[in-house]
Amino acid sequence: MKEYWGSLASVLGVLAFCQSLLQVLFPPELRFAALKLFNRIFNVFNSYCYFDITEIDGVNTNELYNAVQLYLSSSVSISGSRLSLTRALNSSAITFGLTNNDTLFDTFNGVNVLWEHIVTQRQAQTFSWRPMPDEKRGFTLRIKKKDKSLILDSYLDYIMEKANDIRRKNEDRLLYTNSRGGSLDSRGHPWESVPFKHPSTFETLAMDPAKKGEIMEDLKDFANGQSFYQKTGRAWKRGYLLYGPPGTGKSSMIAAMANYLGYDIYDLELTEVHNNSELRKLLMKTSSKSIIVIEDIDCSINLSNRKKGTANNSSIGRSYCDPEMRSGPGVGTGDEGGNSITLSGLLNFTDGLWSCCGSERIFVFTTNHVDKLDPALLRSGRMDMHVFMNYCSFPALKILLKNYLGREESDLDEGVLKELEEVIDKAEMTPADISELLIKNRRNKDKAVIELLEALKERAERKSKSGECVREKNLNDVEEEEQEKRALDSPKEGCAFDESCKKDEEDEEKKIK
Ligand SMILES: Nc1ncnc2c1ncn2[C@@H]1O[C@H](COP(=O)(O)OP(=O)(O)OP(=O)(O)O)[C@@H](O)[C@H]1O
Ligand SMILES: [Mg+2]
Repeated sequence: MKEYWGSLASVLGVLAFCQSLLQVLFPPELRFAALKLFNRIFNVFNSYCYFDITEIDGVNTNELYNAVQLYLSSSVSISGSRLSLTRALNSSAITFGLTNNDTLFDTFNGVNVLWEHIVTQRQAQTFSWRPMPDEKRGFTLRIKKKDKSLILDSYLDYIMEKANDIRRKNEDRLLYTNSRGGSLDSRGHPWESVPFKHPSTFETLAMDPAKKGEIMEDLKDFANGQSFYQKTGRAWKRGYLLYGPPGTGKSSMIAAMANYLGYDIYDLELTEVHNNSELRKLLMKTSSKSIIVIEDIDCSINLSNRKKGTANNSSIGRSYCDPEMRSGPGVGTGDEGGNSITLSGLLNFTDGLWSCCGSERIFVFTTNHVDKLDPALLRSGRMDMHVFMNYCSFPALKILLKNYLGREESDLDEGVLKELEEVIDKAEMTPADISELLIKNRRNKDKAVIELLEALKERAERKSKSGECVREKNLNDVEEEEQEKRALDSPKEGCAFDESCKKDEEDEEKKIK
């Protein structure tokens, strides 16, 4: 053993001696040139090329580093025994990554590449306004020289895209609102956000399964349709109009859409937007893969009215649906002096050139009164899908019974089921009303079903009675109208009327004279 240490010491001594001899014999310039030459020769014979992706590029964080880290964390073939675990802010998932000098093979388009994570200690800190981390971290990508041009660009694009997907999947959805009324936050952002935790999904949504399936298909096609939209020269966006009585699930449907696609929601409060240019700015600050929602579009905005209202208060209370208002000078031309929001501004927002800044966005408008909407908003190509959210139907009821009481169709008494089916359409009850009833009695499931049936029957009866009254009233009205018409059309009576009018006029003229 002693001999071994002795010989090692002598070898090291010889090496140190050679090094100092080289330093004496060759000046630094010569050594540097020799090293350069050696590197060149090495590169000529080396069949690989290397790319360094450092964590910090100058003073900025390198987005590509984070993307590579996230992308590699999704790889199942990490062989290292030590992995780093991270959980980002707003995230409900944990990601893992490579630790120091760990390596990982990856394959892209049939080409093998090697990733190495390199961590070194940062040398003595130079002065910087921004504190630098103690460690210098980076990835080195090794690719065969012949494959370099084949994959480099597309591979890096692929990594960025994949990382964004993982980030979106890991992060909770965000719900944005512009309720600050146009003021900006410290970063100049007009939107405020909170984590979006709405539990509504397409499974919990009570509606006709065929219609639901159609909407889900449409959303999937949209999300996967980048190349289709590019090929057809259309902006990558889609418009949904959800209409129907209150409590039929319009807002729940929006939440289900966001959860299904993993998109954020921008809840646009139009009453807080002062003019068209503000609307445009809000649009520009929305991210792609998002749903932009305007709820109760018929009530949330009095388009040209707002402009007229400032000049003449008598017009307050009239909506943009009023044809007179629509054809007014302020509508349809664009900014209109820049101090009001107009129908054309809104249409530009959803449909015009500005709507394409960013991509992959869904616009959803909701209303309880589709008949009040301007035809310009409804014309084809503007709102691609018109979805009528109706009162609870029998298939929708079955979904509610399953979700709230855990009762499948087969668990229910056949007679009760039949009665429910007969009465549900006549009762015209909303899913919101039905779910309230089911929640109230959810501990006693049989009682819940019986009470629901009774409530539906009672309601159906009331509806049919009120329907009869309305029908009777309508008949009376029609009869009265016809009588009036007959009275007006009758020549004799008409003459008498004309004569008496003439007489009155003559008397009036005499008085004046
Ligand atoms: N189709 C549905 N499926 C499941 N739950 C529903 C449905 N419709 C309504 N609900 C229940 O009723 C509540 C109210 O529904 P929601 O807010 O979605 O109705 P809405 O159509 O948006 O009403 P409004 O027109 O008043 O905005 C929801 O929280 C949900 O629990
Ligand atoms: Mg709603």
